[in-house]
Amino acid sequence: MTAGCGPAEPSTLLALDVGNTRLKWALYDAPRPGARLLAHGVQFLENIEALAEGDWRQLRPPRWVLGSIVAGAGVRHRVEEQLEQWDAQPQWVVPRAEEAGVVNGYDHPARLGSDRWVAMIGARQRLLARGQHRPCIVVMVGTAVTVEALDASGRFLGGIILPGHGIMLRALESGTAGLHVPTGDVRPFPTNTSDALTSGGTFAIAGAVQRMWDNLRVHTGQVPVCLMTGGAGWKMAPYLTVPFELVEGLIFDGLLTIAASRFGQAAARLNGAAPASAAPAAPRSSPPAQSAHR
Ligand SMILES: Nc1ncnc2c1ncn2[C@@H]1O[C@H](COP(=O)(O)OP(=O)(O)O)[C@@H](O)[C@H]1O
Ligand SMILES: CC(C)(COP(=O)(O)O)[C@@H](O)C(=O)NCCC(=O)O
Ligand SMILES: [K+]
Repeated sequence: MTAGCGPAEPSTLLALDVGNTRLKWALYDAPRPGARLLAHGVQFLENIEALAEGDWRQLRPPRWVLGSIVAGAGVRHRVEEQLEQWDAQPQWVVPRAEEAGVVNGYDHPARLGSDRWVAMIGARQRLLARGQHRPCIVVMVGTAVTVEALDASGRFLGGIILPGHGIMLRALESGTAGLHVPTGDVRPFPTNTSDALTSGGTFAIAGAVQRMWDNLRVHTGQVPVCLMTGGAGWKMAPYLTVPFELVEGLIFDGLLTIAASRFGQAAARLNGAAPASAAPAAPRSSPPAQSAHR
């Protein structure tokens, strides 16, 4: 429950994470870290049109809509159509040079994927809430895989993008004659084509994470924290070779942090309470089943 708020809670936030495969959404009772999760869900991009008449039909109307989107303008337009039933104008995060304690080291800050930016803000928020001032690797396993490096001061030094499991397999299938085989198992020494492909993709990702973790440890002279998130994060969990934590809703943590600075003052006025602060709070707000099917 939210403490210190008036009886009505008009300050609901609908947070959106639109990737290249799925739209993830979460409704919170307030725009701040630690807000109460009221409802959440997942929809494959091809089924976006089902949202307004489906999952969102009975939803309490959000006061604000804040999202990250890396799918194209066409998808954004389709999402915005589903949001038209409510007054709230959706705001889409565009990576800045600096936000919520994270400094963006990208050559062109706005060209960084907004999901990567928001996940780093979520990671930073999480570390600060625990008083951990350490370098951090953020791994996101979705359609693509990204591995970001942040130093202990919150500076994003840079990161890598590689294909996700599905794209790797499809690339191999389409570029060869003899690799049309069912999914296999991850084995240390694969002895059939299916296992060789499945293990190859998994080790490619695990190896990339190890390499970035090494790069950051050498660069900073400190042992990095590694946070992993994304729909297929659980598939990688058994195979990472560095110490890590699987965190379901890093993007939602980041969106709540950004929402606190954008809407916190207004929310406090609506609730007649002290202004919500963007200061670190215990991260209690992640949707629990983000990786579940639909
Ligand atoms: N329950 C699941 N079982 C198998 N694979 C899954 C599952 N959930 C997600 N994935 C994989 O994760 C990816 C989607 O994760 P997600 O984080 O939603 O990606 P994006 O943000 O790029 O849309 C897909 O490529 C899919 O292969
Ligand atoms: C790298 C991504 C494709 C990852 O997308 P996702 O797997 O989350 O769907 C996305 O963050 C993106 O389009 N980035 C823009 C380019 C960049 O970050 O440099
Ligand atoms: K994503």
